[in-house]
Formats: sequence, structure tokens, C-alpha cells
Amino acid sequence: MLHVDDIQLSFGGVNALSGVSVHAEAQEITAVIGPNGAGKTSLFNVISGFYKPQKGKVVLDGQDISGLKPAARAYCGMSRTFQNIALFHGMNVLDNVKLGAHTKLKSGVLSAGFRLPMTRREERDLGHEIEKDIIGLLELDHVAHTPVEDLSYGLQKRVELARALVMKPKILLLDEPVAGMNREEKREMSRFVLDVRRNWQTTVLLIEHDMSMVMEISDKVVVLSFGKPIASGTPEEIRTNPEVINAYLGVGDEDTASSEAAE
Ligand SMILES: Nc1ncnc2c1ncn2[C@@H]1O[C@H](COP(=O)(O)OP(=O)(O)OP(=O)(O)O)[C@@H](O)[C@H]1O
Repeated sequence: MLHVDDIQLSFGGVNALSGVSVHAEAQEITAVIGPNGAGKTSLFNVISGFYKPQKGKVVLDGQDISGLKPAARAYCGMSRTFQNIALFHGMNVLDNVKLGAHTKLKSGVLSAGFRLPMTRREERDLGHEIEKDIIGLLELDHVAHTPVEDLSYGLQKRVELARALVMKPKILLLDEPVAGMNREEKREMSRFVLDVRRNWQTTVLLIEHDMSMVMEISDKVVVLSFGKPIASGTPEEIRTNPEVINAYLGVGDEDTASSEAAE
């Protein structure tokens, strides 16, 4: 489904990624983990087109998308969320979610600017689709018309997920989806990611420090350390891999794979 092959990315003298390959199989949830500075964010930025690597390629559903800009990758069916919440204050949930739809509307920017009838019709249809499918699935109905700034942190993250889903992506990239959440919010987010995969057969690739979430929902885990892949396998294989445990030793409790995984 998604094949990221032999990526080399450096910033000046710093090798952020060396020989990193990740394969995300269709409809699976693949997690990329690693201690701070391991290269996870850099890898996501390469996959989504924000960084151009010195070497390597990104292939989505057989199409080499390495040369495409982020927006073009979105047209190809790739959608992502970001670590920090990036919602528009002063707008309600529904309108924020609709903003994720620009690539779905057939009419161009020009007609949208003049608000021609077709655009209004498309917007209305899309609004119905969003309310029925995405808002419903992510249980945001009760806050659909609430300004986003009035929502709890967990709900705001869920709105971001909803926005990323508007284009019905083939692959969803989640950048630390449960960072900063409490236990209950984490549990809910895990459930929603699983629901999205089950309902829409979406392939998911996520970066996450929270080992209990990773171990619970992932089909496969890829481990990076100092910009290099050191292991990949099922959560169970990763949990007991001595190289992985070593990579996490001495980087603080928050990041310790073995201790958190044991929770
Ligand atoms: N824009 C940049 N300019 C220079 N160096 C960078 C840049 N982005 C990342 N790096 C370096 O690349 C390496 C990998 O960083 P990256 O942020 O990808 O790691 P990470 O695994 O996402 O870390 P964290 O878990 O802390 O978010 C680090 O040494 C970092 O300092």
C-alpha cells in the first residue's frame, strides 16, 4: 500500500534518516516508534512531502509520489494530522471539519470565490455527507455547532481527526494522536482509530510515544533509533526485542518501551 524505500535525509551534517524503509500494508495499522530525536517526525515530513530527502522514494498504491508536493499527495489519497492542534478558532466543529474538503470539491477556486450555484450545492451535499458519516462515526454530533475553542483537548483532537478524514483518504498519517491526553481520552481515540479502519478500510500509519496505545492497536511496529531502523514486527515481537529495549534505556521513563508496554 505505502512503500517508503531507503530514505536518506540530512540537515547539514546531521543525518536525520539513514536507510529507512517502512511498508504499511493495506488496512493495517503500522506504528513508528523510537526515542526522542530518532527521526519519526522527519520521516512523516518526508512521507507527506514537507521534506525532500536526498535519497529514497515514497510509493503509494503503486504510484511513485516522491516528486509531489503535500497538496498533490493529498489528492492521491494521503491525509495527515499534526502534533499541535491546528483548528480555526471562532468557527464551529462542522465548519472546521469541512475545511478538510477542499480537494473533494470539483469546482475550482474561482467558482468557489464567486460562490456560484454549483459550489453552494456541492458544499451542501458535502455538509450532509460529513454530518452523516464522519461527525456521526466520531461521535461529534452533540458539539457539531459548538465553537472549537470551547471543546476539551480530547475533543479538539477528535475534530482534527474528523477533518483529516473528510477526503476519505486511502492512508491516514497520525502524528502523536494521543499526546497530552488523559487516560480516558486516549482510550477513546484508540477506539475511534479502530472504528475508522473498520468502517472505511483506511490504512493507518502513526507516530506515537504512548506505548500502551501502540501495543494495543497496531498490527505492526517499526522502531527507529538515531535515524536508523533497528526493528520491525508485531507488537509482541517488539516488546521483547533486546535491541529495542536497549535503544530506550536511559532516555527516561516516559519513553521506555518495555515498562509502558507492560501496563
Ligand atoms: N528542520 C531541521 N533542521 C535541522 N535538524 C533537524 C530538523 N528536523 C529534525 N532535525 C534533526 O533530525 C533528527 C531527528 O529529529 P526528529 O524530530 O525527526 O525526531 P523525532 O523522533 O520525531 O523526535 P521527537 O520524538 O522528539 O519528536 C534530530 O537530530 C533533529 O535535531
